[in-house]
Amino acid sequence: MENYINELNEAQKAPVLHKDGPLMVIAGAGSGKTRVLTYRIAYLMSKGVDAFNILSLTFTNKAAREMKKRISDIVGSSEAKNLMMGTFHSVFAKLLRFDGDKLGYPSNFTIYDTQDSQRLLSAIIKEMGLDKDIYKYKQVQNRISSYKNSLITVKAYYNNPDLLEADAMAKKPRMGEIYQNYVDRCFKAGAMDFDDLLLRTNELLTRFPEVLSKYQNRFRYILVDEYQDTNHSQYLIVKALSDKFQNICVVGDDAQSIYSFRGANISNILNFQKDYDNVGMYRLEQNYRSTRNIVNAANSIIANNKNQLEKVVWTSNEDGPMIKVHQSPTDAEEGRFVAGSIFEHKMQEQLPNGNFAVLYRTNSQSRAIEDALRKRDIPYRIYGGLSFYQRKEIKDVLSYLRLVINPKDEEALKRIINFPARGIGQSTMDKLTVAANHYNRSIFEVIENLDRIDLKINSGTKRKLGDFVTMIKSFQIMNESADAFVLSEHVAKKTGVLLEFKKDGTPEGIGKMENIEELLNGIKDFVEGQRELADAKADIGEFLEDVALATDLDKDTGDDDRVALMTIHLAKGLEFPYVYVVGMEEDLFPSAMSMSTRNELEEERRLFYVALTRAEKQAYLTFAQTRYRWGKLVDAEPSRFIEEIDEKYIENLTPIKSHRYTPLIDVDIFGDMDKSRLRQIKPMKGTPPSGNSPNENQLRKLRKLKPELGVPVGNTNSVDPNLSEGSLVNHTRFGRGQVIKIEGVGNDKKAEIKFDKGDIKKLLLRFAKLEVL
Ligand SMILES: Nc1ncnc2c1ncn2[C@@H]1O[C@H](COP(=O)(O)OP(=O)(O)OP(=O)(O)O)[C@@H](O)[C@H]1O
Ligand SMILES: [Mg+2]
Repeated sequence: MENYINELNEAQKAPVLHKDGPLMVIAGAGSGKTRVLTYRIAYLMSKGVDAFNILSLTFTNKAAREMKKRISDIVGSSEAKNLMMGTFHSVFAKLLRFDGDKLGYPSNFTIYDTQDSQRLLSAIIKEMGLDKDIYKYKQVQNRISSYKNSLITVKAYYNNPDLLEADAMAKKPRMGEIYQNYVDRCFKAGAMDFDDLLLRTNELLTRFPEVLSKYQNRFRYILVDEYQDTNHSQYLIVKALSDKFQNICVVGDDAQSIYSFRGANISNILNFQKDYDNVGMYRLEQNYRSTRNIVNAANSIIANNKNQLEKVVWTSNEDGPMIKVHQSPTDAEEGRFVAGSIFEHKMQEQLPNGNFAVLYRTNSQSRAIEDALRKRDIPYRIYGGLSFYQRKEIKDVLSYLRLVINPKDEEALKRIINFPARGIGQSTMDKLTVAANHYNRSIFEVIENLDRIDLKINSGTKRKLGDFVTMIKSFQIMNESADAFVLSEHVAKKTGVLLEFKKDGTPEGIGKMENIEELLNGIKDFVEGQRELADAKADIGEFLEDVALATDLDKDTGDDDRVALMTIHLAKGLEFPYVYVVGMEEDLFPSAMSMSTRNELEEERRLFYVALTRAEKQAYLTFAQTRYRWGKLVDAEPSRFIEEIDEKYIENLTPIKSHRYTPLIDVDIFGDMDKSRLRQIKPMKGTPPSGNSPNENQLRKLRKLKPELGVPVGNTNSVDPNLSEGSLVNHTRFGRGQVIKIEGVGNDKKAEIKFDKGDIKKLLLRFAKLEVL
């Protein structure tokens, strides 16, 4: 078992074997920080530390699962099972289920996701009669979120003249009231939003010393990954919990701090040595993830930032190919280039889709990439954006289930009380809401007591409301004995939600029905998973918690092989052999919204550093000369970040001679092609956009005239027509060979060739550089 220690280099061993007490590992990307954390946990356990006494906080639940799996391999799964590992939110949600009652929350509290919070705020703004163009609910939500993450309660808000003045200046003098109403309504609904999970944990630990002491004694060893991105609220929790034993191990990289817009505070890293005594400080310098060209290019970028800790990152990996830069006339062409390039790599090197990731600055960029991948039949998965669980039909079913668990859940109730339609209109809902606010009760409770209040609701509607309550109660009774799957299936049918979409009959409706089936499948999996762990009934409440806190990466079961599409923010900590960073354009990346101060620009640069360092073997940077943004075609300039990379590590793929026809010819990216057609150019700032390359309209015309030109393919190979089974050929890289088989047509025509050197390879003819002998 001790062997696993030898899977570490000397610099990594030191923090893994560090004795008790605080320690911090600050190191660049890919140097093994996460590995150190994982192995340290295994090491602690092998030295007799009880898994129950270890708490590990990660950036995604997926990362936690992977770490747990590795630890299981080392120390055995029965022990590893008892480790508390997960994101801050998921770990502290569990803790609040136990002790939240001290703050007045039911143990079955609902977790409001961002959408729920925004809907509630929007309702409050409306009820208060405020101008929704001034009090924009998304902005209001952001502000409240940042207050909470800085531990500014409503009371603290009113005591802070700066905040009051800032909101008054921003013509939002009633922010405080909105904040108060929002907090009250969440509380009354037995709900916590994401920020509450941290804020209330802090409150619990400060107000109840016995609770603090309980968890201090339980979590004797605390380990935090991606420490550079913890916010103030998270920082305080970690500080409080580790205060007694001081066995705190944090790992991070200031150069990868990319969440300051959500309150992440890099000073948490910088102050660590002040916060604890006798801090063990460790540095890792060797990168194991990426080729030398990638590591060096990344170093050359981050060197442009002024505010950073001194750090060395080197690798003994091979040089690898250059960072490839590609320019397209339009975003659609950029998508086609990326899809084409992935296709070629897959064909030539027989790689699975999971080896590829396309990273972008904003979610909306995914569309062009998706279109192109679909045309090539390359399966992909988008992470982020509107998640599965936020789709309307899924949220409808989940809302019924949420009500079963917590009938006070106002957002759930409002969603489905009249879906499917049962004649309970908006005016009835308005009356119920007013009454609920007046009596300080939930809407559900008001409905339960309709007979006792005079609400001017006619008897027909009263009966319908009564039926609704009876239905939910019948589900609650069923929930006492049935497992989560049986209950959910019953709910989906009995409420009429499934039927509603079935009746609809449109492809859209059918799609929604299928999504609900998919949800039920998911619940079934969950039930079976729970059964393997314990005999206990798989509880729907637990499933709902998983769903509410699932980061998008968590749904990735790894079962199916797909290209990953995600924002750079989400890609933190991950690695892929091939990475395409798309939309490398000024105003997009760096984002136009983040260029007004040096700090903002430096954060964008760190984001770029994160993007590039996800790549193991090969990185592509692509940009378009024109792009559709907000429905308009705009000209774009190459990102300054491309220029910042040391030229030595860059190869420009944009062929100069055929500039005019760039969109029609994909450049060979395997170097088989005649190099004289390429010129190493560094993209110039201010290159006149699409100067002599065709715009979308011209392209469309061209395609009409000559349809085969419009297909985004590589160079049509001139030898192709002469090739037949038995032909003798010469390949620039593989040498002489004989064609044994030809299959496919058009762009997909492939030849199986037995080369004299002994290999048999299947090559895509339009890319293969073959000479017929
Ligand atoms: N000593 C080692 N020997 C072999 N492979 C290693 C070693 N250390 C780390 N690796 C591998 O290098 C890769 C990067 O490691 P890891 O993800 O732990 O780095 P990191 O510092 O956490 O990166 P990031 O900053 O991106 O989060 C992983 O694939 C890991 O398994
Ligand atoms: Mg890591």
